[in-house]
Amino acid sequence: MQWRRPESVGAPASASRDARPAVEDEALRFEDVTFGFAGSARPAIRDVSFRVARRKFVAVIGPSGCGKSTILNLSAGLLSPVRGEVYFGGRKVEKINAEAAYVTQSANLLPWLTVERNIGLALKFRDVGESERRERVARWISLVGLEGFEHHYPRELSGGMQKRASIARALVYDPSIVLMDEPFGPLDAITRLNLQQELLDIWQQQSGTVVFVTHDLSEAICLADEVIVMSHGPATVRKVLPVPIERPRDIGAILESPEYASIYRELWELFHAELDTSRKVAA
Ligand SMILES: Nc1ncnc2c1ncn2[C@@H]1O[C@H](COP(=O)(O)OP(=O)(O)OP(=O)(O)O)[C@@H](O)[C@H]1O
Repeated sequence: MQWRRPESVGAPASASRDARPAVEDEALRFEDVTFGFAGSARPAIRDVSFRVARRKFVAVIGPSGCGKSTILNLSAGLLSPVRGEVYFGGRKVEKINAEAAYVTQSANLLPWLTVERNIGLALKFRDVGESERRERVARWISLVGLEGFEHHYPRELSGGMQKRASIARALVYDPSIVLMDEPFGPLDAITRLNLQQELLDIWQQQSGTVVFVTHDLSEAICLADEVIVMSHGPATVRKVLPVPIERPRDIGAILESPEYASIYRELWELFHAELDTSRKVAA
């Protein structure tokens, strides 16, 4: 199992080079990455540098359109930088990063396959034998609380259940890193809180590397070990804020804690400053 307890801390590449984790402890690194879409006058992200240590849960927040999804797409190897480099596990990302699982806003389950088959698909592609496949799929169905729905089709599930299935599908093959792009964005507040706690519980058991894009400051604090705050677009890294809240975490307890209030205030001040700047730029 690749998912284990977190040990080392990631740091922005622009921070002290001495604090840099050894390459074997490093999951993802952006070195002065600039990317622009063809035909766009300005880049989507500019000179972005940061580092994510293995087994860390890192949230990325920033104003809408600043380039957060672009960062995930570069990490997954779906896009290539115009300038700078993206490294995964110390190796330059030059093609699709097969070690990364991607959970997008929409569940994207295949409508013609049952929950069980949707979750097992990645294992089948990786030639995992049938008995191991069954055992791993059953384990993940249980972990995400979908027992009894194995043979249901996506259209027979609620939005939250579809999201659980998509998370199980992403994690079932032990990816080295999970990229999550506002995975709980379209859900109602209660389902969202439940899934955040479930993700925390699963991650606390498995502890892999997660890069989690969100607009929600509270979600970022509750889930992450550190929060990368992006500037308005074209994004650069404004600050990397550590979240020194002990694990295991309980979201209800975190929301009432003084640490949460203080981190929220700091994050809000940074975020608000970026929103103000972005409004002035747009005016
Ligand atoms: N396929 C595309 N072609 C051209 N421009 C694009 C494309 N996709 C995104 N962009 C532009 O690149 C910039 C960054 O987009 P991106 O989706 O990465 O931002 P984001 O921070 O994830 O946004 P949001 O928070 O609203 O989801 C935006 O200005 C967007 O308009």
